[in-house]
Amino acid sequence: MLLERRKPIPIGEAVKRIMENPLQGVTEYVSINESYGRYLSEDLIATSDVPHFNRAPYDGFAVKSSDTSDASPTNPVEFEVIDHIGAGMVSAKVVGHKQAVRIMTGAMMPVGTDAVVMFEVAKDYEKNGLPYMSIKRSFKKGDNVSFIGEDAKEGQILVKKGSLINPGIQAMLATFGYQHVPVAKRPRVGLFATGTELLEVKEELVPGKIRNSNSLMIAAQIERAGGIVHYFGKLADEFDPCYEAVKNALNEVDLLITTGGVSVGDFDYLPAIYEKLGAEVLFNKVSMRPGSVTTVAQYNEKILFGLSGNPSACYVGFELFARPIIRRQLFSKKPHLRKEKAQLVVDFPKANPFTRFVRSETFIADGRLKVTPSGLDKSNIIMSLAGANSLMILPGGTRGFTAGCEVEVLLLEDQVGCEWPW
Ligand SMILES: Nc1nc2c(c(=O)[nH]1)N[C@H]1C(S)=C(S)[C@@H](COP(=O)(O)OP(=O)(O)OC[C@H]3O[C@@H](n4cnc5c(N)ncnc54)[C@H](O)[C@@H]3O)O[C@H]1N2
Ligand code: MOO
Ligand SMILES: [Mg+2]
Repeated sequence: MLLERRKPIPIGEAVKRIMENPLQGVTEYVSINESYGRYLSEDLIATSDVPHFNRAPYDGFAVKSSDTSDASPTNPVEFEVIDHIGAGMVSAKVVGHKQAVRIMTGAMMPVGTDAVVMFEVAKDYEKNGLPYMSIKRSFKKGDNVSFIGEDAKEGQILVKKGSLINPGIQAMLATFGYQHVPVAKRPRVGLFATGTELLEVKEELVPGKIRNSNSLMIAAQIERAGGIVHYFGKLADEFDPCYEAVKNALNEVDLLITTGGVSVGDFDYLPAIYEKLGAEVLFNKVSMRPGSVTTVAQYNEKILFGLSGNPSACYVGFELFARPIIRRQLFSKKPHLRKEKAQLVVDFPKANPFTRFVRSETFIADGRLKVTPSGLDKSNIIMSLAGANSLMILPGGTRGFTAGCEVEVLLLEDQVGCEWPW
């Protein structure tokens, strides 16, 4: 039997082919109570000035500053206190010469006042049963006043679409009255694990079989990327049931991920399934390690990601190829993993002709970014994934890398992203 020869393409070219797919984000409205952790599908615009009235930032007395100009330690100036208001109350009085209003933080400045005297610098007392206060220093117009629009001006674009809604954005949305928030509809990502060797998590180990760990791993990666997981279950390595399952699943999702069965083995059926479906294979070999066998196909604008069964290869394949298209559907302008430079802290002697993505721990020490592999660098390894917050990019070549050299890293937990990393 003649083995099909696969032609590896560069990683940048592979990503480009996927990103040519027209899939775009769709807006849905959710209650503000459910918007935390979602992605804005429109720019967040200030619907009013904040604050929308001049207000006191301290507890004290609202005065007209010109009445205070003669006040000094030797010449206290006295004010009649004509009203008393807390936040949420509006004084009906017009404040006249040498008059003041007792005012609490957050209350609207009464008509005729333009400065606030904090309690700490005033002396208050009663005369003939009426409240008075005196001060021994002068105040300028605007002293201790929180002005209209000092926080935001009506019409300002405050947060760009595609941003992850964090607690601060939640506060803004509430401030501007967004009871219903336009967010990106989460893409539904279908997922199958293939492999006759796969056991359920609850099953006991038996010779030749292993527990299906990729499903749980990718499900978490889909969620981290911002998608919704639609897990269709695991499939044995048998052509007909796999073909039917994949075909039917495509009616329910736009993105379909499979793990395993994508290489050249006798029971690796994904290539034949794509062929029978009539799907257009975008690539079936990438010059990268791990994940060189990653195969991506397109069928009716739906994308089929044939990720490797080897856990580390599967993990890397997801982050490089599936994450960006999910993020684009979340309106991100920077859908790829953020790339930074870091200093390698250990030797990495193993040379490889393909670009390597080494599961790594990137950390800050002595004020700079440093990186070290988080475990064994083989594509069948699971344990190196736990400590990986980044993928170190080691370009292909004939030499290894030494401690102290500068390398590029892709940050897995970052929310900022990158426009185009290669
Ligand atoms: N003659 C060749 N053999 C292989 C090549 C090659 O080019 N020529 N490529 C190797 C590379 S590179 C990789 S990576 C693997 C890819 O294999 P498949 O994607 O076809 O995946 P499987 O054969 O189904 O499984 C591979 C490996 O992963 C384990 N696995 C599968 N699914 C899971 C899961 N859900 N959870 C945990 N582990 C899983 C499986 O038991 C196998 O050990 O092919 C090489 N071979
Ligand atoms: O390239 Mo295989 O995909 O991990 O080693
Ligand atoms: Mg295989």
